Amino acid sequence: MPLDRMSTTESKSVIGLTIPELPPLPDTLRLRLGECRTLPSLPAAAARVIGLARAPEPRLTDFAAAIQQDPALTLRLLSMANSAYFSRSANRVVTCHDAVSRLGLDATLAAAMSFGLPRPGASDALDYDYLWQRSIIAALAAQQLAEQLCPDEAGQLFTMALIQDIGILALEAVDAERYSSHVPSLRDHDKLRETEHRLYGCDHSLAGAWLAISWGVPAPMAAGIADSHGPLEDGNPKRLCLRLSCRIADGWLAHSPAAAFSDLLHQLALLESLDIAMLVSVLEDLQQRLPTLAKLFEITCPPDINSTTLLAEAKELLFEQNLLLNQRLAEQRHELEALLARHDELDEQHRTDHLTRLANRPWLEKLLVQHFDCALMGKRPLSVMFIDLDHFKRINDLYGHRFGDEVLIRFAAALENMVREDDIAGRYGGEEFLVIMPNTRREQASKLGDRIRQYLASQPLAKTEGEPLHVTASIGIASMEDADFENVNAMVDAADKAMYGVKHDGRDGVAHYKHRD
Ligand SMILES: Nc1nc2c(ncn2[C@@H]2O[C@H](COP(=O)(O)OP(=O)(O)OP(=O)(O)O)[C@@H](O)[C@H]2O)c(=O)[nH]1
Repeated sequence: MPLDRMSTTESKSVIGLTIPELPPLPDTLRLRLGECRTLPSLPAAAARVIGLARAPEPRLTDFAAAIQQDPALTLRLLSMANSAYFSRSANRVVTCHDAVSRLGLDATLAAAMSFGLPRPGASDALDYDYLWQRSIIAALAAQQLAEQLCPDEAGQLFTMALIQDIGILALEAVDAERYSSHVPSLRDHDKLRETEHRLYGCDHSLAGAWLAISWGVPAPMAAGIADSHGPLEDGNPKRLCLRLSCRIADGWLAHSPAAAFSDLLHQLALLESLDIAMLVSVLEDLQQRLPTLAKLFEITCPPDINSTTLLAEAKELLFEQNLLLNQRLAEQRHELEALLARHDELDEQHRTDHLTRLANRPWLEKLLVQHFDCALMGKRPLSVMFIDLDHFKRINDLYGHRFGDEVLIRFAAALENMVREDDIAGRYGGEEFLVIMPNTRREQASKLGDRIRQYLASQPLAKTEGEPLHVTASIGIASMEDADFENVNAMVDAADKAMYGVKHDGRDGVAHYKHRD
């Protein structure tokens, strides 16, 4: 039957507006929506009904008068009012006024709006039957949830949930071929939204909100539609009811409802305002009411579900998932620990000399910079010792390089034992070693130098053909109080210089850096 529809120019002008409650549409989409001549539109009577609903105190008589101008809509409202869903008495209503009175303003509004939308079978490209099933499940679920969480909003939530996906119709009208070929499946709502974002820069919820505005739907209601895919969280019960309603619809119509609901239960576990018992009662109520509502909207009735069995299955799946998740978590923790250990190992390798296992030169230099800066700032003592084993070339030449390596390893171990806990001993290169001595003045540093000499004199570092091999060392020390060292390099050079002094004087000795002005 021909319907008197809202003109496209009307939608065009509204889509270009700025509404504070709504994010703007991406430019290209806004232009295309404005130019589109096939956007879903409303019967004029429905548009007037919406206009009346925006009045501060909408009157039943005005609603009835607006609807009466559209005989087809009037007939539909009468049949709705006389259906088992709304009729609690045997009395049949025959006037539009009585029908509106029985249905209530919200259901009247919902019926008027849905009347203008494409019916199942209107196109081959989109599965309208599925969309309608989803809409009525969401509408009923939103209403039932609201009865428990925010009863005053129940009627409005029914309407909002019913039309929350009209953006799909708008996008399909604007870009029919591309939309139907790119959109994977209406059943995978997350993927659908992802594809829409890629194609248009926003998803159908925003397009739907703007279409609703163009129909005259109040801005806060349109903003609710725009926001309907947000995360499930406590705080705003109206928002929660709407956001949850479409997920319930998705679960109901999913190929595997138990898996979909176990996923939903997982998300709901963090909410305080909802519990499983409430969800069971919402689903039970839905089960009862769906057949009548499907008949009223002239669509195939969504499949039956047994809510108690479904949720029990979903809980079991969730339990299994949790088990798997815990197992995966344990595996990941294991992997992480192995990675950390490997990291520590690499870090250790990075810092140590591979032959002697003492700190290597880069690490020594880094630590020395830190200690030097600390000593400077805190005016604290610091000494650095440079040790060069004497005639090491001779050892290599006489007994071989491998034997030389062994001597270096033994000296390093002895040195590590002789230094204090706070000192850092490292291999500077070849047969040269460096000791950083924080909080150490020259006299104390000298004592370590003497101890090293005495140790080397008393303990052979190796044996050659049964004979003990004694090694000597030339040791140079530089202390903070010896001079105003400009930087670390100047201090190491000073210790090196002192060590060369010992070499020059015949080796096997300890000397301090002497600053000459
Ligand atoms: N075995 C072994 N020898 C090394 C290593 N690094 C450096 N050398 C040797 O140490 C020797 C150092 O020789 P020189 O610099 O001439 O010094 P020196 O023979 O100790 O003589 P003075 O320092 O003057 O007492 C060289 O023969 C190097 O090959 C190492 O890792 N292992």
